[in-house]
Amino acid sequence: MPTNQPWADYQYEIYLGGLAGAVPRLPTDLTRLEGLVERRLPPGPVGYVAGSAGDGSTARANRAALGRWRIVPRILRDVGERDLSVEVLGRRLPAPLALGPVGILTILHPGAEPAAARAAAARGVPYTLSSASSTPMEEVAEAMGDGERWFQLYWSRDREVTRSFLSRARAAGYSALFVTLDTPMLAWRPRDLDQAYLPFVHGVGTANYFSDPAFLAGLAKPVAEDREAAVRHFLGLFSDPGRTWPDLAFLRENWDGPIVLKGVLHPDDARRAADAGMDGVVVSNHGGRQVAGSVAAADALPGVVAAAGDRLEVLFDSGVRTGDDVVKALALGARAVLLGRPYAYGLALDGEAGVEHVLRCLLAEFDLTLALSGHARPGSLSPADLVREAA
Ligand SMILES: Cc1cc2nc3c(=O)[nH]c(=O)nc-3n(C[C@H](O)[C@H](O)[C@H](O)COP(=O)(O)O)c2cc1C
Ligand SMILES: O=C(O)C(=O)c1ccccc1
Repeated sequence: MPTNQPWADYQYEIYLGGLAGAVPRLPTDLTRLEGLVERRLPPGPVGYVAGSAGDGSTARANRAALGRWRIVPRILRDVGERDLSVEVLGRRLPAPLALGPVGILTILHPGAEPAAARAAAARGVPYTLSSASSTPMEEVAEAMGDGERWFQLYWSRDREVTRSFLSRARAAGYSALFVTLDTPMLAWRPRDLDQAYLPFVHGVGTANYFSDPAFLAGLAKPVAEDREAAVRHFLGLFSDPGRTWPDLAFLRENWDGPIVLKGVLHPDDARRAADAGMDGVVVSNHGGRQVAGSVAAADALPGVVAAAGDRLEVLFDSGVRTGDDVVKALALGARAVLLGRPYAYGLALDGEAGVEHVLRCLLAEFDLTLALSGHARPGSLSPADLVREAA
């Protein structure tokens, strides 16, 4: 069914391809990507990306919580012309979606972060670069041209390294800062532990550090001469579990753009974020990779949205796989969602083209689900569009 909507046109493009006998290289049901990655990638990287904390139940709970909400479609409301755009952190985005920070992409595909960033830029979708990327932030910025980019901070024990990261990120055109606060240390992750697999130990995911003057100043010898010492130094200053609320003043002083706290699940933490002058929060349990047994992200969303009021923008991640997941998160009050594992899987399976496929599928499915539910804009969604499935 042809439409004049740029997002849903992927649907038509795929069907037209069928005339020439072509089918998509990857599944269009993005929940199927994980199974493919499990079969095709080496066990270390697969365990790292697909694995979670503890017995994995939190990652499953994220999916189940989204699944318990059901959309109640409305009919006979003009949905012929849709506008998916939303205002996020002072910018107009073409759709309520961004790629979230996923570190160390080189273990999944040699194209790594530049490939993912280019795919995002090609679709006008913001890309969030992890502090723990396998490519220096300046190189990623260059790969994506004018594309909207955000920088995710792992808040180092070393103030000078943090200060340096912030000034480099600003100079390289990253417009917003996402400070991840649910990972002051890595959780107990049995899939990685059972394989004794941690990418850092092999010196990947350290590109921003090994290219940083403040970091390098702390080394006795150049990285090339003593890589092991450099990795040890990195592991020692990577994060700081001693940080508390007053420390946020340091970030405010050293970053003049929007600041978003990632990993907020409690309404009181949202209120404190607003009191501290933050601009937004990401409701997230890190895809179930941090607190085993954590509340599902979607179950925490309404409480945080209520606490945020109009003082904070609320973004959402953890468990988003389909267009209807995006509709549900927006109906529950999120301004936009961050995509995590699905784009990493797309990259692992087909590089930059795989990330573009994932983005196009998700956006097309979102557009169609929104329209078929009776909405022409994300802003008209509300909790009244959902019902909770009976237990
Ligand atoms: C392999 C992997 C690496 C990640 N690295 C980071 C990171 O460097 N910084 C960060 O804030 N979040 C990181 N995350 C968490 C994501 O940003 C996001 O919160 C999570 O993937 C959402 O859950 P989902 O993938 O199940 O949707 C990572 C997630 C995965 C799967
Ligand atoms: O693995 C993760 O979930 C993660 O956030 C991370 C932490 C340190 C480095 C790279 C990624």
